[in-house]
Amino acid sequence: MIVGRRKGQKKEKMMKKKAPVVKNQEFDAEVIDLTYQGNGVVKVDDFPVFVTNAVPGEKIRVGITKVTSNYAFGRVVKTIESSPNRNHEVNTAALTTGIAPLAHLKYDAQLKFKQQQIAELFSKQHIDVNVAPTIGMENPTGYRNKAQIPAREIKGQLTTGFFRRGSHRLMPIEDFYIQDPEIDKAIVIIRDILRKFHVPAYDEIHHKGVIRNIMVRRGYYSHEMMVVLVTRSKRIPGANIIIPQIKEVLPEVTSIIQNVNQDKTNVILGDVNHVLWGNKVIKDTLFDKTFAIGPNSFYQVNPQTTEILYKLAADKAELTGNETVIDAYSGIGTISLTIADKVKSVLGVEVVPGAVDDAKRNADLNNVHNVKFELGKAEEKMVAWQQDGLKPDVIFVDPPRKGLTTELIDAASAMAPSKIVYISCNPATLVRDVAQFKENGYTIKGDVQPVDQFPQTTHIESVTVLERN
Ligand SMILES: C[S@@+](CC[C@H](N)C(=O)[O-])C[C@H]1O[C@@H](n2cnc3c(N)ncnc32)[C@H](O)[C@@H]1O
Repeated sequence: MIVGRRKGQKKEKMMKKKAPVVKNQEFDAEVIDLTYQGNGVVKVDDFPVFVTNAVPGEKIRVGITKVTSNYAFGRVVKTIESSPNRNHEVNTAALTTGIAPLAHLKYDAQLKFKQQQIAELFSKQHIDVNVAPTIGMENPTGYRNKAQIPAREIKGQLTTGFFRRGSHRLMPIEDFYIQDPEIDKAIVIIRDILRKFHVPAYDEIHHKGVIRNIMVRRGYYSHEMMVVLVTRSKRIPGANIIIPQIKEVLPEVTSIIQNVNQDKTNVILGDVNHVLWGNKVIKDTLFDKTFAIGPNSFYQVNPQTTEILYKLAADKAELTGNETVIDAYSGIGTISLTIADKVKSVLGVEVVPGAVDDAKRNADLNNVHNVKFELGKAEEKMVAWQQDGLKPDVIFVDPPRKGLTTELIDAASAMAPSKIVYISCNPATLVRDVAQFKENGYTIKGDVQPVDQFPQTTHIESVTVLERN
């Protein structure tokens, strides 16, 4: 018999677990694991402590920095025994900020960590699959073709840098380690011009000031540079003097844009752009195709590995030239256009209007006539296309980190393509979505292939092919 608790009856007091460590406590421990965020793990009676800049296998003196009821955070006070996987030439600013949270690991160990992470997630989901070794870069620094650098006032002057991990405290930085060094130089030059003309930086607390971020994008092959000044205000004081100075000192600049973002938000770009000088896009090349890229459009940040990634995805799709293809989350049309001459037709869907405009412009620019791009939410368009009776042979999906929706997966499966090529930037959502595709009658074909699009960071890109049973 189950007896309910009667009114007034005393609640049994929940026993609250007491953490076995306290703030500022120091002790020696061995690092036994690495979290997905790149922190070392040590345990005190099974209680986990996450330690920044700690490598598995190392013996360290830990200093506790924060304690919660289920876990604690710590820092390395002293390394007692180092790991052979430690990178001793680490750029400490890149570690202290969120720029490069894996930079303390040697590159080989980073690649293994990424492979193991995907394998572990599949295994937890009871999906039996082989994850191939991560394809890495020969020179895994200075690769990013885009910077979005916050500007804040420090000691009365506009300062650029990066926020310390988990905070909005700006750390002044000039060498961003993983960015194209030409972009780093441009950021310093623009910062100094803005300082010279006393343009105020954004004050996040009082929601005042002008310059929130400086975004720079540079074409890897074209060397065309776009400078975007993201402002809280509608006006940039002294713009008529500042803009000519920027283009004079930075000859690669072909586009200077003001992006207005008046919201109290962590989202960097607003919706309104004003071309202050030059073109509204820059151009760059992938394989033999030219791409126009606007300020709000997604473009892969690592142009060197992007070519590897796209080639791999196209090869794994085993295209014959006769396929009708859907490119869901098509961005500026990079995947659609790079596979266009290997298939009958491609239909892309993308939610950012500027990116769809760029994709259409890019099809014209490259004289590609068998692609079509539609504006909309992939999850809604796919359902509509399925209801209209569309029967693609292959579907490519390349979603943002949150992955696919169940509606999209069901609609994609109901269209019964022979293959679904899943390009993922988040293994956790990849694994979740693959489980649903399996329930819908698809199985993984061959290996899951990680490609290191983001060296020195914890982000992981991979290609998985699903085949209809
Ligand atoms: C990882 S990017 C891939 C873009 C492109 N395939 C490429 O490689 O350049 C994801 C894209 O999905 C778009 N996006 C985000 N949510 C979307 C949605 N619900 N429906 C359609 N597109 C979406 C983003 O704007 C972005 O362009």
